[in-house]
Amino acid sequence: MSDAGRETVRVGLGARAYDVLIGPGLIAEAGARLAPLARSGRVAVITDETVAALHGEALAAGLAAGGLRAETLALPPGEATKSMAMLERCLGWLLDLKLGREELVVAFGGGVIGDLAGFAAAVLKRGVAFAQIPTTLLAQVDSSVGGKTGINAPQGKNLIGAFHQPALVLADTAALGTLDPREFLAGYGEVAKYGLLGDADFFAWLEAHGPALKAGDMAALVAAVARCVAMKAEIVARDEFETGDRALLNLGHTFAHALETATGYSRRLLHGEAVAVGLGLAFEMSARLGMCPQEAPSRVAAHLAAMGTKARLADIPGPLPDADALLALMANDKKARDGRIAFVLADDIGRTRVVRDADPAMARAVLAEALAARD
Ligand SMILES: NC(=O)c1ccc[n+]([C@@H]2O[C@H](COP(=O)([O-])OP(=O)(O)OC[C@H]3O[C@@H](n4cnc5c(N)ncnc54)[C@H](O)[C@@H]3O)[C@@H](O)[C@H]2O)c1
Ligand SMILES: O=C(O)C(=O)C[C@@H](O)[C@H](O)[C@H](O)COP(=O)(O)O
Ligand SMILES: [Zn+2]
Repeated sequence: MSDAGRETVRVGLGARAYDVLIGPGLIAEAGARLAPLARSGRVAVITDETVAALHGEALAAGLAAGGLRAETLALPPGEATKSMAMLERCLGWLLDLKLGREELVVAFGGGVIGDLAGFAAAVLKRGVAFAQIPTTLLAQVDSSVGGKTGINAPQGKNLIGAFHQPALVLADTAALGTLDPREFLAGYGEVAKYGLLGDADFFAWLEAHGPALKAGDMAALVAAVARCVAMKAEIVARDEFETGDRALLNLGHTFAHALETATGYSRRLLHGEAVAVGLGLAFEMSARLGMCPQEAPSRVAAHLAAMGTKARLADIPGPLPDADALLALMANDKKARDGRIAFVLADDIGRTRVVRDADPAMARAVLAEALAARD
């Protein structure tokens, strides 16, 4: 196994520390990499039908090459799969397999599969180990790392879940080659988030190298995934359970989750697209509050538009609730305390903080204006 052209990021969580391996060709090595974690020689792979069709054979061969036998459950693709019904299906399947605590669940797919399979692993027999093999840009830069697992509820996004860290993450960047361009650009919303939340130089790098990423330049992809994962690992290591700084990873998400709930967790708006829209709204709100210069939201909007991702309320097809109804959905956010919404706001590009006393009327005004611009 050669690690040339690859990066490894360690998530430093003491007894639960783990590596995130990033680079092309890791699916072919999955068996050798996972064997030390799967003592029985058997792994339970949870995936979706699209990923299974495109990459299932490669994973089966990779696992077999390392002496591992795979049982596989392929679920329907899409956000609707992060549901109670699908959780029940996963748990029933794992129980029927008689999966023991010394065995391993493998989440093979995007963030939907990672969040769902990770949650199933968290609650099965009060917790079995799991590994992430993320296959979308979004999952490689963000959702496969950090241990947030869960499902959506009609009341709000990710409202049912658990913290459960993976034992290993294998981010095979070559798998991104089959990604639909819309899904790639949605994942880019989370990539941009990392520059905006804490690394202005990385955001400037993205402005220069975004087109290369979009064109599939492997060295640029490995560099971008590694930078995002390193930032996330550093934040998670100091605040695993989001009592403080981890909330910075939620930049754009207070708006994004309300919009995802309002659009019914459907393909009208993908999570990463909602994040891109939310980034614009959070920066606009910050500028209106006098926290950051007006050039900052303009620069964010210009870059996301240049990349071609959905980044404005006007880009979301179909009807949306009014600003008051969106604000009511935002109040369900897990960061809220005593009924007050917590906002992640920006002092500038690359400098953000959690603000607990921002006037929600400003969020309402920003939303109302953006909604009016759709007409
Ligand atoms: N746990 C976390 O920290 C965290 C972080 C960010 C996002 N999330 C969650 O992640 C989810 C979104 O993840 P996502 O954007 O990966 O969506 P997804 O899992 O729905 O994947 C997007 C689509 O891409 C397809 N796909 C996956 N890999 C592919 C490949 N290599 N080639 C072709 N098609 C492929 C899937 O079948 C699916 O249709 C949301 O539910 C979001 O809340 C969680
Ligand atoms: O890992 C985190 O912490 C994040 O906030 C990453 C987000 O990109 C991700 O969408 C996460 O699932 C949101 O968490 P939530 O607690 O707001 O549901
Ligand atoms: Zn997110």
